[in-house]
Amino acid sequence: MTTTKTTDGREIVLDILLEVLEKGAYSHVVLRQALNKYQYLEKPERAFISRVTEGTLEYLIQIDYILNEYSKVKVNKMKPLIRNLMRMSVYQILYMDRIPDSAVCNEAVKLAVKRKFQGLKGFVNGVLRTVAREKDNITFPSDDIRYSVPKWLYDKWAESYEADTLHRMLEQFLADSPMTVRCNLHLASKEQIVESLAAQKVTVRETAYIPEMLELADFDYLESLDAFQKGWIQVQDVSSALVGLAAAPKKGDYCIDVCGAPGGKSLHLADLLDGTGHVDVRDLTEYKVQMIQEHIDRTGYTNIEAKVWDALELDDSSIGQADIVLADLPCSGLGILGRKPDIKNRVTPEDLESLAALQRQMLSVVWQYVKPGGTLVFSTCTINRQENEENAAWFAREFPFEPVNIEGRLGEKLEEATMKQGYIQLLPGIHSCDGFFLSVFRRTS
Ligand SMILES: C[S@@+](CC[C@H](N)C(=O)[O-])C[C@H]1O[C@@H](n2cnc3c(N)ncnc32)[C@H](O)[C@@H]1O
Repeated sequence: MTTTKTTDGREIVLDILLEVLEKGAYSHVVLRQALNKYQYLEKPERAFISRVTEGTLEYLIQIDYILNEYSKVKVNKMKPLIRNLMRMSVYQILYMDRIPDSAVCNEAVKLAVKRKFQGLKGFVNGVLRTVAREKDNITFPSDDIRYSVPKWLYDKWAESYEADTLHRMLEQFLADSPMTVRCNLHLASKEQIVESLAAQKVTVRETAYIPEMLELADFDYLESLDAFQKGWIQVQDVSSALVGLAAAPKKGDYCIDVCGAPGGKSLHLADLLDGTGHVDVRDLTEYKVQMIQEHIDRTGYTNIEAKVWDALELDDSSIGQADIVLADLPCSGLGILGRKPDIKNRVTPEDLESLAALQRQMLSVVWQYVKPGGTLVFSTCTINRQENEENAAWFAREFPFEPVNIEGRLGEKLEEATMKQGYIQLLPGIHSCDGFFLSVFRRTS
C-alpha cells in the first residue's frame, strides 16, 4: 500500500470519524454508506478505510490517553478536525506496521493543510513525530486504558469476573471478529454451499460449536456471492444461532419473535421448522420490519411473516397461542464491543439500568403469548448481570415459568454448569463467539 494511494482513504476516514465522534452517528452505518459511495476504490483502499476507522474507535480511550501525554493541547481542547486527524494517525503509528511512521506524519500534515488548518501544521507534525519516536516506551497506568474500555465498565466487570477471564475477554474484543454465516439447510446442503463459496474464491472455515455455521474471509461484497443471493446463507454470529438450538422447535410449532429485526434468529427458526409451522416475527418500526422482509424475500421461506408490533403492547390475539416465544431483547450490546466499538464509547451506567428495566417491562407483556407447557427464550448480546442473570432470575420468580435444563441442546462442545439451570453466559475469549446470554423457560401453568 503506497502512501499516495491512501491519501483519499485517509480523508474519507477523517470524515467518518467526524460524523461518529463529533455528531453521534453510528460507525457501522456511516462506514457502510462511505464504502457504498466509494465503490470505485480499489479493494486494499477500502480495507484501509474500514481498518483505520474501526481501529481508531476500538482504541479510542487508549489513543486519547497517549495524545494527552504527548500534546500540550489536551484532546478535548483540540479543534474537532485536528482531534480526529490526530486520533486516526496515532492508530496508524501504533497498529499499522506496514505504513512507515514518517508517511503517517506527512499525510496527516497534508490533510490538515488541505482542510484549512495550515497554522496547525507544526503542531500536528510535532506531536505525531513524538508519538512515533516514543511508541515503544509507552506504558499505561491501568488496564482500562490498556484495553481501551471506560473505567466504570472495567470496574464493574472486575467485580463480576476473575482477572484472567476479564483480560481474555478484553483482549478478544481488540482482536479481529470474523464474519460467520449460517447455512439455510432447508434450501441447500452444507456441501453445496461450501462448493459455491469456494467457486467464488471465498476462504471458508468451520466454526466452533455449530457444524452448519461457516466463517468467511477474502471476499469484498457479501451481496455479490451466489450463496447469499440464493438465500443459502445468513449472516449471524455463532452465539446468536445457539438461540435457535436452545429453543428446539418441533415440526409444526407456532413461534413468535417479539423483537426480531434484522431477522437472524427468526429465519433460523423457520429453517429448523423445515417448511412446517409458522414464525411470526415483529419489530417496532416499518424500517426494521422491511429489513426482515428483505431476508425473507431473499431466502424464500413461506413459513414466516414479519409485521410491525410494539413488544410493550399486549397483542390480545396472541395470548396463550405460541409454542415458542423468542424474546431477544434490546440490550446494552456489551458482548459485541469487538464488532461495534462505538458502543463502549457511548454507553453509560444509566443505560444499563434503563435497558434492564425495559427488558422487564417487555417480559411482563410477552410471557402471556406462551401456551402452558410452551417455551420462552430470553436472550441478549450483552455481558451485564443486571440485564442477564438478574433479569432471568426475576422472570422465573414473577411468572409461571421454570428454567429448562439446556444441557445437550447447544451441541457437544459447549458445556457450562449453568446450562442445568437453564442459561449460559458466553464470553469472548473464553467461548469462541461473541458475548451473549441466553436462557430458556417452560410455562408451568
Ligand atoms: C437484539 S435486537 C434483535 C435481533 C434479532 N433477534 C435478530 O436475531 O436478528 C433487538 C430489536 O428490538 C427492537 N425493538 C426495540 N424496542 C422494541 C419494541 N418496543 N417493540 C418491538 N421491537 C423493539 C429493535 O428495533 C431491535 O431490532
